Amino acid sequence: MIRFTDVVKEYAKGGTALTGVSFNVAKGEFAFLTGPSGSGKSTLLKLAYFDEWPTRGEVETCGVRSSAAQRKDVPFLRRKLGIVFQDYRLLPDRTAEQNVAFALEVTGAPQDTIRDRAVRALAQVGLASKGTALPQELSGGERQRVAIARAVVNRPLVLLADEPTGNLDERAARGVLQLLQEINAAGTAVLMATHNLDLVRSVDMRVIELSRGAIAFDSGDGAPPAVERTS
Ligand SMILES: Nc1ncnc2c1ncn2[C@@H]1O[C@H](COP(=O)(O)OP(=O)(O)OP(=O)(O)O)[C@@H](O)[C@H]1O
Repeated sequence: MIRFTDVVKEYAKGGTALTGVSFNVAKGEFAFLTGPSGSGKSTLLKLAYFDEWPTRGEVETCGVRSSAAQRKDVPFLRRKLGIVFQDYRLLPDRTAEQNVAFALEVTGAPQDTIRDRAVRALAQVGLASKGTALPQELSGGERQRVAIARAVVNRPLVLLADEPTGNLDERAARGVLQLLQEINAAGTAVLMATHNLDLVRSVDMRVIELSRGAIAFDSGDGAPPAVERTS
């Protein structure tokens, strides 16, 4: 579902963010992406959803290859992907239900199915009673659940999450992780960047650890993750 082959990313102003990264996240797999600040986690995710292009090497996500894809192909790819960010990125003047519905409207889903699908997606994330709430009327954990509902309402093959629990307390963070695991169990591959090593240790999932733009450990590759070795 996500394949990086010898990926190097150099920013015009910022030097080398990734120095030669190779890994593969298979269909239906769950993997954490860890590493210190500046190690390249967000860059890796941006490459995976084609917000950035590799300087060298190849990225393939949901069958779309960086060597073949152009900017105009990105909206097509994004329909197969869900993306969740630390700061939720909800539309502030729309209700929870309208935020989720918007993701369906932009893909041209049949109008008569949109409301029903948005309502079901909100129920799936435990927010059936909050459909008419505006983002400002929701807690951080609830906002992130709306963002997750929006990301999965199109039934994506892959869900990319960049620090989805970064603004949440421990309890809300655990709830979000559990939700992402449920989504994964239903067949969506999940790649989740996080600083929260307690959260990573709380479940037995693959860990890909970046250090200075390179993969330091990949527990899916037979090596023990550093978070286990140092605990
Ligand atoms: N748009 C950009 N232009 C120039 N340099 C950038 C850009 N984005 C990131 N970088 C640089 O690339 C490196 C990796 O940054 P990145 O944001 O991917 O790390 P990160 O692991 O996600 O960090 P954090 O955990 O703090 O979010 C850093 O040195 C950063 O300064």
